[in-house]
Amino acid sequence: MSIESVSSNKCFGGWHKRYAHESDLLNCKMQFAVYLPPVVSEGKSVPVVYWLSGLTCTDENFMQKAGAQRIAAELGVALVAPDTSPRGEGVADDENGAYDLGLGAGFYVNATEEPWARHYQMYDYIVSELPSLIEQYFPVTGQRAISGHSMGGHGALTIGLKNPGRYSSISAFSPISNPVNCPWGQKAFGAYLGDDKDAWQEHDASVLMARGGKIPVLVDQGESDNFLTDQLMPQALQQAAQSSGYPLDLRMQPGYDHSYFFIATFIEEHLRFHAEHF
Ligand SMILES: N[C@@H](CCC(=O)N[C@@H](CSC=O)C(=O)NCC(=O)O)C(=O)O
Repeated sequence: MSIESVSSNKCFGGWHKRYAHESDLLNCKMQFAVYLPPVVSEGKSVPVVYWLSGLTCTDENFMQKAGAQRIAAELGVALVAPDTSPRGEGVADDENGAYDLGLGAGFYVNATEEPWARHYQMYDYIVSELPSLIEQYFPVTGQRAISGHSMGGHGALTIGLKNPGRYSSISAFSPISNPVNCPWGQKAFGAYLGDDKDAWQEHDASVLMARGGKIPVLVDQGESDNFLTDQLMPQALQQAAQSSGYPLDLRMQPGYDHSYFFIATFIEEHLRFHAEHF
């Protein structure tokens, strides 16, 4: 596997870089962004926080809007932001161009249904292909944490909970907490995974958390989020944690909405949380 440099910008003494590569799993060309803190220039290897973005995003939203680089530079942590779906000509999209299915809406699952299955293998891309590339080409220690927002919060929670040996901590902003019971999740899982509801359960953070576990999880949720009641359902995650005794720290944040202004407010606390657990 090879990677091709797209851009490079110095930032807080470190480097924000974008790369393109041919993905064997997704059968298309992908882009990702990486922030390398200043200590990398001194020859040190660093742990990685993987960030999964939400609906409509690319690798750029988080890197441009969250303001995470300053604290990552201080902590000596790399940030990696992948795209949210396969891309390019020939990659299936929603026939009406909807924002919540197809391009920009891969939901971090491996599609089994047509016309999605050939390209929409985002679960395996995040769990295996992308970390393999990162660990081949960048000075990283192999320590990993995972975080994300909304659809990406769902991805961070489900991927982290399903792979306890791969991540030392998990965090999420405004995650889709119970996708089997909300319109975004039902639409995407129905399309990508078909009618087999048992398969859906394996990608639902509340179902997985009810089974127990011990990787530390931090979730922030804005109380003024437009999607709170109909789509995000953090109460399901809280109930699941209570039933299994899971160490979930769910913080309801008064006045905050679903935007990157909310993420920018609390990203420092999330990165410090991950740094404590590496
Ligand atoms: N009007 C919005 C609708 C989609 C949206 O809110 N996207 C969020 C994630 S929602 C759940 O996954 C987002 O992160 N948008 C990008 C951004 O930079 O804010 C829209 O069209 O963006």
